[in-house]
Amino acid sequence: MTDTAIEAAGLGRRFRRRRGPALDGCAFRLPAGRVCAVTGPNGAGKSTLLALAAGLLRPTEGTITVLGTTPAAARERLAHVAQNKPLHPQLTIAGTLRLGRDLNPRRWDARTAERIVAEGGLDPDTKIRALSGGQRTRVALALALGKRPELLLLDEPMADLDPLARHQLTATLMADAADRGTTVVMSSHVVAELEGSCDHLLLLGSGRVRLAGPLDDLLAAHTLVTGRAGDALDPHTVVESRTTGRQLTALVRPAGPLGDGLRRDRPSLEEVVLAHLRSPEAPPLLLDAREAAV
Ligand SMILES: Nc1ncnc2c1ncn2[C@@H]1O[C@H](COP(=O)(O)OP(=O)(O)OP(=O)(O)O)[C@@H](O)[C@H]1O
Repeated sequence: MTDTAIEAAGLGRRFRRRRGPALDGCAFRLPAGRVCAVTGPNGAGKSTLLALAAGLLRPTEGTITVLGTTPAAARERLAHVAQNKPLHPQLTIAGTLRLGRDLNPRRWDARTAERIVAEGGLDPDTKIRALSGGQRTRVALALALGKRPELLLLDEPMADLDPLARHQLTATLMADAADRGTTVVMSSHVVAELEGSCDHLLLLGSGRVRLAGPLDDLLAAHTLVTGRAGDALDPHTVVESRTTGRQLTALVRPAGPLGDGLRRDRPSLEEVVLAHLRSPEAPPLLLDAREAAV
């Protein structure tokens, strides 16, 4: 058993009909047993990264190691729920779960899969093609968790769920991760929701890693400062600064004690992520979890 769920080094992926790389020079290490959020703007490379980890795509540069081996060799031990939730439309829900059992005879957890379906009030005899988008998501998650994966890769899993289903399925995912030590990697645009459910973050922008590391350490590395226009922010790393009238507000990574005239606040995850999205030129912060844990 490895303590690393995913490790990428110089990871890149190009597509034939795309000018620049979709992913470029990505390097990060995600420890096992974490719940990791992958976020970033549209087209940042989130789905590409998850597909590379799932072994559905191959890197064109660099390497990606999953559960200590290649994604192809780890396929039995991982589950991937793609953004479009591919399921067989002509099968019933019960038939879909039977297929899950037949494809994963040694690992299948029928109780968990059936419970997730039942919690959504779904009749197992309903055909997949008759389900709404959110109901289909529930079946896709039941299928993925029924596989008892060591690594669960979820591409925007909550996007089409109503708030109650979102809340309940997030709780199910977190409980599963806590009970079994499953590593969960999920992409999402809803940053505010990630703060309560994730303990690790990967922020991608234009195919590159902008922020990577344990959530608490990333938050602790940033400070929101308020001061007077013209206040010097040297020698700190300024992620974003704005002047409104006579007031200066900035998100900085302090390089030492901050000046006396500046008010300091701890930023929320959303404030840190939004500041980085608005300032694509801000230097990346990649905290190797191995070092951060010491
Ligand atoms: N099969 C493909 N052929 C050509 N270009 C592709 C292909 N798949 C992805 N891309 C391009 O790679 C880039 C990254 O796409 P990707 O789907 O990984 O982004 P994303 O971060 O998941 O975006 P979103 O938030 O919109 O889902 C985009 O510019 C996209 O157009």
